[in-house]
Amino acid sequence: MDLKSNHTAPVLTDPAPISKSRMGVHSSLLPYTPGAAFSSNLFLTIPRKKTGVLDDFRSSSWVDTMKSSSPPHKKMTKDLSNEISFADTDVAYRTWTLKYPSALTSFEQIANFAKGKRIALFLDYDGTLSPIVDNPDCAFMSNAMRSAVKKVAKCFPTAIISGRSRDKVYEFVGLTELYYAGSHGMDIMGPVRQSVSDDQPNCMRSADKQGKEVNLFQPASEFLPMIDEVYSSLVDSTKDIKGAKVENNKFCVSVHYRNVDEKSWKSVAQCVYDVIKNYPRLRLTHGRKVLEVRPVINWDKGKAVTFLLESLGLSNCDDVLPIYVGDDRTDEDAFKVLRERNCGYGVLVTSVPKESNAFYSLRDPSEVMEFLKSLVMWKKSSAL
Ligand SMILES: O=P(O)(O)OC[C@H]1O[C@H](O[C@H]2O[C@H](CO)[C@@H](O)[C@H](O)[C@H]2O)[C@H](O)[C@@H](O)[C@@H]1O
Repeated sequence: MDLKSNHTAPVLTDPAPISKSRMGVHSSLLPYTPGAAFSSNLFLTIPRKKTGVLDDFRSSSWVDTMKSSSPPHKKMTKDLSNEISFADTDVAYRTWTLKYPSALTSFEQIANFAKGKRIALFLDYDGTLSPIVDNPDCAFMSNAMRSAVKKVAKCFPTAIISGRSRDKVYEFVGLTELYYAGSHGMDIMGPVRQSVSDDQPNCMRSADKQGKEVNLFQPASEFLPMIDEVYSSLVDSTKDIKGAKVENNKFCVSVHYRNVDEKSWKSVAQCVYDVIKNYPRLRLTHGRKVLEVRPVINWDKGKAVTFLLESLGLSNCDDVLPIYVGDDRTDEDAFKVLRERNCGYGVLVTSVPKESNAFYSLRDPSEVMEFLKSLVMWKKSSAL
């Protein structure tokens, strides 16, 4: 299967480089070598372009990226010019799907590739299983989606890989049939597999909420006190910006500006910059109307997928088909890993055209649900 045929260079990738070695988890956890130095005007000149991107926030790049970080909400008004622009948008979207075909309309093709293979399913949470909402604490998934995820997890090994803390995403999903990775893959609760834990200094035996023995892998555990400190500083420094919200995701911190007036976005950027400039071992990434502060370690959702495949005993490409469904920039790391392994599919959830490392697309969480149901139906019919 040649997964490289329909794309050229990716655009939305996170800057962290991805090792091409097959597993290499242990050796890829390269410690960050601090390279921060203060220039004479007391602005940090931090060579974090590749590993973390801490541009001077006064350059327009921060705020520009903040502006383009989430597709605009569609407002259903009746005026004619809007109808025309909807039509244009729809044409643009349909043209885009020539490059990123719908995973629903291409389901037969996916099923053909999956014949004789074991599917491993990876799902992002926000924007994939639950719709994007203004209040991050209220990003609930519907019961229908929960039931679809439960059913699909009974058919295939399934993991959720989220930027949220693992506890928070478990609270939202509430299913015991899955594996959970929080903090963009920096907190993985996976199955016990001796070969993996022996190899990993940050891997330990633990028990899940049901008391079942599991492997807990936390490659950024040493950052916990630093993240707590940064969380408190950011809560304090953003407290006067109306609508700003800081979320502690255990190994990373999210600073939300979805509900902040656009005129104050620069102030949000300033607060984040002022805090993290003092932490050369932290980096900044952009999500959907959110600035995310996280450790500079060579670990991301892509590495988490590789780790989980290994933990599940599914790292052999010949008879395994990993499928990763996600909507965010951080999911691009996982799409890229599947693309580089030439094994498995990334499915990008988006209602607007975007460059991606994914192979297929779905418009929104309701299409994700249909896709999950189709996988279950296919599995059941192929078992007959
Ligand atoms: O990896 P994910 O599961 O997609 O998590 C990424 C971030 O998702 C959440 O924020 C996003 O969704 C919120 C609820 O819909 C929305 O209000 C916010 O604007 C989005 O950025 C979550 O709150 C973050 O902590 C995650 O990092």
